[in-house]
Amino acid sequence: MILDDLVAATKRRLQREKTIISVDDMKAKAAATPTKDPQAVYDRFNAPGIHLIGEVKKASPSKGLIAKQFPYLEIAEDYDRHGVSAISVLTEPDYFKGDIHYLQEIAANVNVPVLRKDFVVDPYMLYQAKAAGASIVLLIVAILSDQQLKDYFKLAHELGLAALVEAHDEQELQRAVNVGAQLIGVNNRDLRTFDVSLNNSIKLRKLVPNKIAFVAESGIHTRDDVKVMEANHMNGILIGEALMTAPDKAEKITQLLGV
Ligand SMILES: O=P(O)(O)OC[C@@H](O)[C@@H](O)c1c[nH]c2ccccc12
Repeated sequence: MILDDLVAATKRRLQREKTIISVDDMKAKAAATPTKDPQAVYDRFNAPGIHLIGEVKKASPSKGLIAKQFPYLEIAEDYDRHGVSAISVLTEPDYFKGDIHYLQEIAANVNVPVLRKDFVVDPYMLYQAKAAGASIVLLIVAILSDQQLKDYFKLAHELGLAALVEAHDEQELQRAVNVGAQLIGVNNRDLRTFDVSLNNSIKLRKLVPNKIAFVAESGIHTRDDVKVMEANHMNGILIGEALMTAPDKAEKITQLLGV
């Protein structure tokens, strides 16, 4: 199963990374980075309207290479100038061709909050995220125990990072709510099978009180898709492929948001 492979690869990568920058040194780097206010992120998504998270993603296990040309900083700056509410940056190197340094550069150059999109399985990754200038981290319920979810959620807030807690089904959603998530993402793509259905986020949105911000993730391509998401009370939409493959990002964002 791909998720197991991703987790295994991430753990191997962390072992290497910790020999380059020790846990204590990474903690110190994080502590030396200005602390942000997670509530500001939550408020942003709770403001009226639908908020777009534009994703910077070179490749994925389901689509292979998405962007042959990958001027990540230009792409992020383009998103930033044209009305995204946050920018998601893939930092997973083996399957998504991401890099934490992309995030670092992007975070230093845009105004909107930046999300670290990775497979968080170790607190070290939260210190790294903070040190790189992220404002939000993704916590994927499917790869965490309840204890880990609780610990990482708490640590994220202690570091000033908001948490986007990702669920895929009803049971995972319940675990996200139980931990106290204020920003929940529901992936329309099943990370086990890669099947995509917009109905997944629509169905699960109904089970979460409207005061908890809810982001529909994956498989959103057109203005009509966005209208359906709006009609179903999504606070946010996370879009990668449709933006990464659009030659004119500004035009695509304008189209998607209908502005
Ligand atoms: O490219 P898409 O279909 O617009 O999807 C973006 C985003 O939702 C997807 O990249 C994603 C959602 N959850 C994830 C977890 C890990 C890696 C990637 C993801």
